[in-house]
Amino acid sequence: MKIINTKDTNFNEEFENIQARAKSDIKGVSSIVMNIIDEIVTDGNEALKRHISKFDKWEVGSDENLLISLDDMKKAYENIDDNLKKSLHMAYDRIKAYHEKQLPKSWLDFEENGTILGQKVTAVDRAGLYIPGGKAAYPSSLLMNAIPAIVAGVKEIVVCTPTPNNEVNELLLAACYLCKVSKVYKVGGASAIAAMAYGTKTIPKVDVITGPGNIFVATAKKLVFGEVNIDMIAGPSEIGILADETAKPHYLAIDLLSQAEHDEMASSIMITTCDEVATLTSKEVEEYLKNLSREEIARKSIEERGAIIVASSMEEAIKLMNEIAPEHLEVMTKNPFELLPYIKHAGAIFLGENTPEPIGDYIAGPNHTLPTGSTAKFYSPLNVENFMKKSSIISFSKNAINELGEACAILADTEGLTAHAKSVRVRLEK
Ligand SMILES: NC(=O)c1ccc[n+]([C@@H]2O[C@H](COP(=O)([O-])OP(=O)(O)OC[C@H]3O[C@@H](n4cnc5c(N)ncnc54)[C@H](O)[C@@H]3O)[C@@H](O)[C@H]2O)c1
Ligand SMILES: N[C@H](CO)Cc1c[nH]c[nH+]1
Ligand SMILES: [Zn+2]
Repeated sequence: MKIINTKDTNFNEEFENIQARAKSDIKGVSSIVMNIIDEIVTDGNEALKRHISKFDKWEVGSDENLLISLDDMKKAYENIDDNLKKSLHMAYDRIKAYHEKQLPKSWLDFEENGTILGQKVTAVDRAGLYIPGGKAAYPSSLLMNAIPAIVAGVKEIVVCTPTPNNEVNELLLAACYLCKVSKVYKVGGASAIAAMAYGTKTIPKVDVITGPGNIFVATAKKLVFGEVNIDMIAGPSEIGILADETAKPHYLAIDLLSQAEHDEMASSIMITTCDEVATLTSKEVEEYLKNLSREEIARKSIEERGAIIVASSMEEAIKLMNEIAPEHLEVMTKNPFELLPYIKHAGAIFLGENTPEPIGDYIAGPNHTLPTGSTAKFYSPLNVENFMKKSSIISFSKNAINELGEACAILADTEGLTAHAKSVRVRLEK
């Protein structure tokens, strides 16, 4: 794995390249995705079928074959073995408990003059979850997307997921059954995002699309934003690690690979203050790579988008990491909590050597759908509020309008909006 030092003369250039790669080049992808969206808008189900044939390699035939039946979901749930069912339920319960703490409340405030102000929180009617499935199926992502929607009170949850070669992941179906998903469609990529944004004969238009996916999915979500709401840009996975001389190189190496194995476009970057930790970690990465089931994907990701940076101080390391703003950040230092106040930008922060990133992918409780490509600078993890919106509540008594009305009308006059001013003044007592 490539090691670079902040003292190298070409460091700034190298660092810019690292950042650019982590942001994933969407230039080449945007035009492809725009064409896919156009086709879905124009041709609906027929375009979906063409894309499935091209990318997922199966022939759909009639429209109803796009849909997985509730009966299949039920059977899948009933047939999973007991240990797996136990793990699924444990994850479900922990994720639910965490997200219940996020529920925003409606509220009303009563002022003395008779003004009542407040906020009403309402769930969206229909949510569309994208669950990736190109290179691997992600039942865990189903839990992470469906549970906050359930907690928010969304009545209709639909799922789109690709089924390469028409092979459906049974645990994903079992998870859909557990989460009472209304409909599951065997559609993936940008086509699925376009179908949920605009609707087709079979797939309903939704109010919000959430969920992670590859570069095509992430770009499509960006392009349909406004037609529907989206949660964030959750593209190819990323890990950043801050490590000092106390960190264990074999932990660091396997944690870097944990995200590299997701996608050739995943990015794994460690910044350490210790030369020796850097060298040993790089060697451990090579060793672990040989035994991975997805060696080819992980190797490409590490070679093209991985890096170990040796910094002169932890202060410098944190500054660089805040620039990268990784999806996941592991802090593998002697006193990780001491660094927490200085960490500004990361989707999820994992503190201490017993907190590997994958514990957050499956069972800890917080959401694993997280902002990527430096968007952790302004996006938050997927949460209950992504499935809700707020309405303001305003009610004035006679007293209240008498007290505040003239000030309001004066402001309206200065904007030249006489109907606004009059609408208030006609209610004022002379
Ligand atoms: N950020 C997160 O929270 C998070 C969570 C889980 C997974 N992930 C990421 O999700 C991604 C999953 O990717 P995946 O590929 O396995 O599955 P995916 O479901 O995201 O994508 C598969 C679909 O991509 C489309 N596609 C593939 N090649 C294409 C091409 N050349 N042109 C147009 N469309 C094409 C096809 O429609 C295919 O069905 C990975 O990058 C993984 O790192 C991210
Ligand atoms: N690490 C991924 C988010 O980037 C989520 C995931 C699901 N399964 C395994 N990992
Ligand atoms: Zn993962």
